[in-house]
Amino acid sequence: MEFDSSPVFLNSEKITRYIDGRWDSLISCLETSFVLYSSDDGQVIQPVRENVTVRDYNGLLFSMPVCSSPHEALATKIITVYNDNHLRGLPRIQGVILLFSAVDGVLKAILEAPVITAKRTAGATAVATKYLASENPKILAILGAGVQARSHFEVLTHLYNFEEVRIWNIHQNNGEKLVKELNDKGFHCVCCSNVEEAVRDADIIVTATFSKTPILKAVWVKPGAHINVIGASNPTSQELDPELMRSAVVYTDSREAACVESGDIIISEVEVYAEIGEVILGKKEAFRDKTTVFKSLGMAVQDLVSAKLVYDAYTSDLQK
Ligand SMILES: NC(=O)C1=CN([C@@H]2O[C@H](COP(=O)(O)OP(=O)(O)OC[C@H]3O[C@@H](n4cnc5c(N)ncnc54)[C@H](OP(=O)(O)O)[C@@H]3O)[C@@H](O)[C@H]2O)C=CC1
Ligand SMILES: O=C(O)C1=NCCCC1
Repeated sequence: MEFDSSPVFLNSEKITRYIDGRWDSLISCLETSFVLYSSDDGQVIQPVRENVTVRDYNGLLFSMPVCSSPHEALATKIITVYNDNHLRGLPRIQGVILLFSAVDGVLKAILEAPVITAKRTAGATAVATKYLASENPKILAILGAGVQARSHFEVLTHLYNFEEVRIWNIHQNNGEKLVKELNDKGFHCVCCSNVEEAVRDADIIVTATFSKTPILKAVWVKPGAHINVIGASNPTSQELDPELMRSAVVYTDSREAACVESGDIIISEVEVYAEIGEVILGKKEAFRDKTTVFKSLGMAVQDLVSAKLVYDAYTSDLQK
C-alpha cells in the first residue's frame, strides 16, 4: 500500500476561515487544555519552552513542544519574536506550528503560527476572565493596539456587553487607528491619551504591549478589577508595577513557566496563588471580589488544541 505522508500546509488565510466565528468552541478547547495541564497525571507533557537570543538583531527564537495523550497529538510551535520588526514593516511574531499524530509520529499539518497565537491567547484570557472577573463587568480597558489587543477586544466583547471600551497605546496614532477600525465596524470605543484615564474604574484590564518597564500602577486600578497580563514574557520585563502585583491575587497558566519567565512575578517576588487549571478543577478558589491578575505566558498545549480544532475542521470539509 502507498503511504502518503505529505502534511497539509495551512496558511493564515485558511486558518482564519476555519477559526473565525468559533470563539465558543475555541474557549471550550482551551478550558480543557488548562485542566489537562494542571491535572498532574501525565496526560499532557509540556516542558518549559526553550529560547535562543539573536543578540545582533534584538530577536528571540522559541521552541514549544508538547504531547497530549487525550488528543493523540504532538505539536511544536517554533516562533521568532523580533521587537524592532515594526520598523521593517514586519510582524513582531512569526513562525509555524507542526502538528503530529501521537500514534505513529506522522506529521499531519504545518500551520502558520500568528493567527492561532492571536486567537488562542485571547481565548485563554477569556477562560481566566470568566472565572476571575466580577459577574457584570461594565468597563474594559486595553493597553496596546497590536495583534493581541485586537484579538482580546474580539473575544471579550463576544463574552460581555460592555458599556465602555477604552484603548491606550504608546503611540497614540496607532491607538486611534485601532479605535477607528473598530468603530467603523459598529463598536463604540474610545482612545485614551494616558493609562490612568484608560483604566479608571475599569472592571477588566488587558495589558498587551512590548513594554519592558511597568505601565500600570496600583493606585489607578479599581479594587476588585481583573487584570490579564499578556506581555512581558521574559524575566527582565514587567507590565505591572510590583506594588500592584503584591496587592492582587495572582493566577497563571503554568506555575513552572511563570517562575522562570515572568518578570512581573520574579521581580515583585509574589507567589502564584493558582494555575487557572487548578481553579477550573475546583482545587483553588476564584476570588472574584478581590483584585486578580492572570499572568498569561502562553502554553504549547493551547497551540496544540487550537491547531487540532482548525485541522479537524479542514479535513472534515475535504470529506464533504
Ligand atoms: N501570553 C501569551 O500567550 C502571548 C503573549 N504575547 C505578548 O503580547 C505582547 C503583544 O504582542 P502582539 O500584540 O502580538 O504584538 P504587536 O507588535 O502586534 O503589538 C505590540 C503593542 O505593544 C506596543 N508597544 C511596543 N513597545 C512598547 C513599549 N515600550 N511600551 C508600551 N507599548 C509598547 C505597540 O505599540 P506601537 O505599535 O505603536 O509601537 C503595540 O501596540 C508582547 O509582549 C508579546 O510577547 C504574544 C503572544 C502570546
Ligand atoms: O505563547 C506564545 O506563543 C508566546 N508567548 C510569549 C512570547 C511570544 C509568544
